[in-house]
Amino acid sequence: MTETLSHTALITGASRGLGRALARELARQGWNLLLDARHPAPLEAVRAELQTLTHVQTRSGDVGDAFHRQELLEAAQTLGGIDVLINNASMLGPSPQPDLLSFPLDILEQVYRTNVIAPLALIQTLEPQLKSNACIINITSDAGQEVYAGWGGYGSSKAALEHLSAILAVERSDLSVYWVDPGDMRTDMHQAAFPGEDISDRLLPEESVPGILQLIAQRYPSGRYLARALPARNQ
Ligand SMILES: NC(=O)C1=CN([C@@H]2O[C@H](COP(=O)(O)OP(=O)(O)OC[C@H]3O[C@@H](n4cnc5c(N)ncnc54)[C@H](OP(=O)(O)O)[C@@H]3O)[C@@H](O)[C@H]2O)C=CC1
Ligand SMILES: N[C@@H](C=O)C(=O)O
Repeated sequence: MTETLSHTALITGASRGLGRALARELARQGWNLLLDARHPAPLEAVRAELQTLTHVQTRSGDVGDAFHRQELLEAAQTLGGIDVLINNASMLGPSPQPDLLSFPLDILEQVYRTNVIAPLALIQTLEPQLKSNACIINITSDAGQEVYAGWGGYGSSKAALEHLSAILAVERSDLSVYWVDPGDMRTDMHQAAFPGEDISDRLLPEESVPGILQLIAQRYPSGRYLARALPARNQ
């Protein structure tokens, strides 16, 4: 059965951190949600929390897995299509992060599969279910632009995601394509990036949400944005 719902967002990696913060605010605003993450229990906890606010579907799986992406497509069909796709799920790689010359190449392939190939693959898979003037938001990082020693794996993957996003934006002017640096956030991934360090001075992911939702609401020109600096464009 196909339910006809007005506004639907698919957020990858929505069981914690920025993805969950975005899901919470979109749910509060009445958006219908399709959420994923690999581990079912924390994802189910998010669904249980938000189902009192809106319609929430979850699919647990790895964005790098083609079968899982097909499951997301089928769920999107039952929801009547997707208005906003937020490619948020990401892989840091080893913690601490190794220098490039000692970076295990099998793990580098996983990082690229998760951070570069999977977001594009999900856009390709979902294309038949993207509504007209749909919005694609690829979550990138300062590490995709700045050159930090020790960030060669994850950072170069985010640079690739940024360039891919920019080309998609010119190839598909009918879509709103945003690549967004959310800023440093106090999350599990950030703690893994700085193992053993006190990260309590970093802002919570909730601080990056209003800017991202402003992009969705205002439909600024496609481009790179800093979530916490919106409406300024960063390119
Ligand atoms: N935290 C920071 O300071 C910064 C983060 N970013 C970016 O922001 C985004 C969110 O990061 P953050 O909230 O910190 O990350 P977290 O590690 O807190 O959360 C990651 C989420 O993604 C899910 N996830 C991870 N891998 C996969 C996968 N292969 N398939 C599906 N789901 C997956 C996790 O659940 P599960 O483990 O169950 O799969 C979890 O729900 C990322 O794109 C990150 O690169 C950018 C700049 C700074
Ligand atoms: N900016 C980095 C800090 O943790 C990241 O992208 O994760």
